[in-house]
Amino acid sequence: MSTPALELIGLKKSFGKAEIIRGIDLSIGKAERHAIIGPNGAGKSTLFNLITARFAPTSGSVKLHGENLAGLEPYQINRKGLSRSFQITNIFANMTVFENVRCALLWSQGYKYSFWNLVNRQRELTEGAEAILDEINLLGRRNLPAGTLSYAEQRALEIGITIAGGADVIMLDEPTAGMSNTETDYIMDLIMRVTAGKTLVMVEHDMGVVFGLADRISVLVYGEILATGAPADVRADAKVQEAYLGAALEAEH
Ligand SMILES: Nc1ncnc2c1ncn2[C@@H]1O[C@H](COP(=O)(O)OP(=O)(O)OP(=O)(O)O)[C@@H](O)[C@H]1O
Repeated sequence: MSTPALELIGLKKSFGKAEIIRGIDLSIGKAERHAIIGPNGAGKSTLFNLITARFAPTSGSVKLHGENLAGLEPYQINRKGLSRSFQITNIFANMTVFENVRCALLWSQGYKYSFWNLVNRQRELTEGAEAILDEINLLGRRNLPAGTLSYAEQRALEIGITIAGGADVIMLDEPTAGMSNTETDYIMDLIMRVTAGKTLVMVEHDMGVVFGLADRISVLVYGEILATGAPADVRADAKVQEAYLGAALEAEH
């Protein structure tokens, strides 16, 4: 079997005496779209922050393409090919849409402080930023201050920023939160396109998005994975129905 894109091994996290992540083992394959779902407070954001090294685990480990990430800083993990979005919009409102993407490209390539690299790479950066803007349907908005975009467009821009460095593992935290049905469809389509051939790990509350996008789903309840599997299997799982999905699916209608 080929090395998984992401592997969580015996992962635990406590805050003080409270054990929030209580021993998670999970393998996510290359090019798999994986959704993490579960009730409020189950530990989804904490798990996300453990994978991306914003939090250090209390015990256990995270491997990216077989490499243990222990001790690495978030930016180092980013350069190894894992990129995440944030629940809170993470764009520079006064900079143009184009500059936001260009900045993300620069940052991801580590040219931040090198003047000569900047000079030599101008064209490459401009073309790279334009290609991303095209992918996220924002080429026509390139010269607008990012803060003037609609909410859904800002979330699309954020996805553009997340994919800018060419990472092959993309983590999205509630990408459709607060959106109308039309906006949700728009972002779902965009996610499908920009993550084609990449590994996607997504925390999402909207069951339409989860069941529409994911190849596999993990249900997190009280810091543990209750079930992992294909959408149809997870949907049919009696434990999942009881603990979460029955209520979550009802809430959709
Ligand atoms: N830095 C922290 N310090 C102490 N407790 C924390 C910290 N971060 C999260 N928690 C606690 O961990 C538990 C899980 O929180 P988390 O945000 O990971 O859940 P979640 O599944 O993402 O919830 P939601 O769906 O509401 O976003 C909660 O009880 C929360 O209060």
